[in-house]
Amino acid sequence: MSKDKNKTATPVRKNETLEAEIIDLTHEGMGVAKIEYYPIFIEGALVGETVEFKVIKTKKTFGFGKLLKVIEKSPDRVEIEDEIYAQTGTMPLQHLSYPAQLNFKKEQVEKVLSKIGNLSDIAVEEVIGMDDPFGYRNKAQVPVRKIDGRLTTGFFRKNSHDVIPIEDFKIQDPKIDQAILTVRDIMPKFHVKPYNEKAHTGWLRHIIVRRGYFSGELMVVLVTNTHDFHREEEIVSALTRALPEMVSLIQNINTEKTNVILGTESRVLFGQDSYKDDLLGFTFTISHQSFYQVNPVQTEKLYQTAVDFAGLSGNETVIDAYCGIGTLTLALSRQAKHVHGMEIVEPAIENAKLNAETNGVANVSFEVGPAENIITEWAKADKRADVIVVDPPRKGLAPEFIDAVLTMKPEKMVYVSCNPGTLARDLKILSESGYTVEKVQPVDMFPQTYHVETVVLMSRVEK
Ligand SMILES: C[S@@+](CC[C@H](N)C(=O)[O-])C[C@H]1O[C@@H](n2cnc3c(N)ncnc32)[C@H](O)[C@@H]1O
Repeated sequence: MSKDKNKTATPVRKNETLEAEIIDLTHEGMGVAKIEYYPIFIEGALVGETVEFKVIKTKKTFGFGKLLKVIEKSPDRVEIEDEIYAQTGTMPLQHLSYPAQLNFKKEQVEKVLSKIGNLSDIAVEEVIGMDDPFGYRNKAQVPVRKIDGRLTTGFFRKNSHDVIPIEDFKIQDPKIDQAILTVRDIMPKFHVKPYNEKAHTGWLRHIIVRRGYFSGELMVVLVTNTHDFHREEEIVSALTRALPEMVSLIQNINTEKTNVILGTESRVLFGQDSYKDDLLGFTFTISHQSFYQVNPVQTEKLYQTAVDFAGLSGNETVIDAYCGIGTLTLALSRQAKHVHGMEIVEPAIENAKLNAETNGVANVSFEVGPAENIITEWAKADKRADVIVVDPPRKGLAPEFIDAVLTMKPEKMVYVSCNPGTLARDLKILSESGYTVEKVQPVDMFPQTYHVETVVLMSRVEK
C-alpha cells in the first residue's frame, strides 16, 4: 500500500480540529479519544472530558492530538501552576488531582498484571501515597547551557535538547533548588563556560545536587566536558562558603558526546566522595555513583512493606539482589539469620560494607558483580536461600536470574519493581513455574509523574 493510501485510510486528517470524549489514559497519562475505530492520544486530557483538539500526527493505526480546549471538565482536573512543566515533562500528571493519580497508578498495575502477566484475579492494594506530594526528590541533575548570553540551568524541553530555564522544580527538595541556583550564580563570576552540546565545547555540562533528607548534608557534583579546572581553588572556596551544608564536592569528567550524564572519571574537590542520610533507624553513606532512592519519605514505607512481606522469623537466609548501598539489606537483617547483598556497582558495594560496619550489623555480607552471575554460581554450588528479595532496574530480572531462583526454590520471593511491564513479565514466568502471587502493594515514589513502584510477595506452591 502506498504511503498516501495509508494516510487517506485514517478517519482523521492532520491539522483538522475535532471534538471528542476522552475514554481512557495511556500508561504515560495521555488522554485517549476514538474517532470511529481510530485512537488519538492527547496530552493533558482526562477521562470523561469532552475536548477540542487539533490532529498533529497521523500514523496507520493511531494518531496524536494537541489539546485546544476542555469543553467539559473532569472533576479530577486541577489547575496547573505553570505551562513550563508541561513543556519539560517533569510533571506529566500535574493536571490530575493526587487521589486520582493514585487510582490511575493502581489501575495501571492491575491492567499490566492482567495483560502481560496473565494475572487478572490478583487483588492490587490501594497505592500508598504521600501527605504532601511535592518537594520530595532528594536528587537533581540539571543541564547547564548558555541562554541569552548567560549560564543557565533548567530542564530539557520534551523530546529535545533545548534547555528551558527553571528555578523552582516543584517536585525537588526546595533546598536542592536553592543550592543549584547558588552554584549557577557563582560560576559566571569565574568565567566558567557552559557546555555547548552541538559544538561539544564549553566546560560545565551538568550540576548534580543530592541532599540527605534526614541529615541535611549536601553533595554537589560538577560534570565537566574536559579534565581541566580553571580557577579551581577560588571556585571551590566560593562554593564551600556559600553552601555550609555541603560535605562533598566532586568533579566528574564526561568527555563523551552522549546523553549519559556521568562520566567514569571523577575527583574529590572538597570533603569526601560521600554524604550521609538516615533510613529506618540506620545511617547510610552514599557515594556519587551509588543508587539511592529519590523519595526518602516513601522509601521508608517501601522498605517496610518489603520487610513485612518477607515475614522473617530470625532463622532465614535471605538474598537481597540489586542491593545498591545495602539499604534494604540492613532493614531485612533485623529479622533474618543472614542477608547476602548482590550489586553490580563497586562503589555501592564499598558503601554497603561500610554501612553494615558503621551500623554494627554483623549478619550481612556483600558481593559485587552481575546478580544473575552470582546467583547462578550459588545455584550451581547448591547454596540455598529461604527468601529472595529483588529490586532490579527497569529492565527487570535476567532470564538466568529466574532460572537460578527456580533451581534454588526459595519459600518466598519479594519483588520490588519500578516498572510494572517487566514485573508482570517476570511474575508470569514465576507463576507458571511453582510460585503464586500473594500480595501486590504499589507505593507512590514519584508523585506528579506516571511512574509507579510495586512490591509483590510470591510464595512457593510446589514443594
Ligand atoms: C532500583 S536500584 C535498587 C537498589 C537498592 N535496593 C535500593 O533500594 O537502594 C537497582 C540496583 O541494581 C543495580 N544493578 C543494575 N544491574 C545489575 C545487575 N545486573 N546485577 C546486580 N545489580 C545491578 C544498580 O546499580 C542499582 O543499585
